[in-house]
Amino acid sequence: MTGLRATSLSVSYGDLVALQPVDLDVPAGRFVAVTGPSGAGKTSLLWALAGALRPTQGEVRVDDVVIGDREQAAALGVVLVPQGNGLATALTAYENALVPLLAVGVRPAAARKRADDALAVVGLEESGGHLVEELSGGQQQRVALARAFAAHAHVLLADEPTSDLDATNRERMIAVMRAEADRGAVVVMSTHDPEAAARADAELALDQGVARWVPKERQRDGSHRAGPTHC
Ligand SMILES: Nc1ncnc2c1ncn2[C@@H]1O[C@H](COP(=O)(O)OP(=O)(O)OP(=O)(O)O)[C@@H](O)[C@H]1O
Repeated sequence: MTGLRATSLSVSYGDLVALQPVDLDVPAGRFVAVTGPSGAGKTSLLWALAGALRPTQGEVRVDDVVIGDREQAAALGVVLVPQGNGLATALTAYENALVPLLAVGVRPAAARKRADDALAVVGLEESGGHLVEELSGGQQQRVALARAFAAHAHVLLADEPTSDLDATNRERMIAVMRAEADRGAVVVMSTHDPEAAARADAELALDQGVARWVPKERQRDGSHRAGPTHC
């Protein structure tokens, strides 16, 4: 199977069960929204899928390879855009997109083009020379997405990537995530925004750590019911 698969994946912090065991099967080319109120377990799920958090139970596979840790997941093309962006504030927007590519051995000319293209795609081609701390919160969020788009992810996991954006930029970022899925990536985005979630192929709703697929036709009225483990 090509894509992302989680089997009986659960996350606990001590006695607190943040994510009840969940099965997921997201094929390459799909764009999934993970929704739910604050504290529902969205970040815990994304971090576990990214190999950044050791699950309490279960496993994650990328193209049938079991993920052991974040380094291995990254080597398989699993890119995480964390909440709060995770940008290097001492670097410019352009350097934030460029440096990770150079670090994994992309040739400098190709890396520069990918960084330029990614900043253009998020509408920040004029801001590449600015230090991250000189940018607004929304612009920083777009730089974090540009860095992920430049990486040409196999699996793109974005934790509330549009929370600081106006409607125009939200639409633009969602269109780029859709394009990432269309070129064959698995895209998983957590969001509080029902309009953003409605643009995905499928919605996985979390409530107190319990995950349910939301039938596509029900997404707009916000109602949930148990659904399949795949999308
Ligand atoms: N490092 C941690 N240690 C202990 N508890 C944690 C930790 N991280 C998260 N939690 C708890 O796990 C639960 C799920 O948190 P999580 O961050 O996954 O939710 P979320 O849906 O992403 O929330 P938000 O929308 O506010 O980001 C919450 O009850 C939270 O307090």
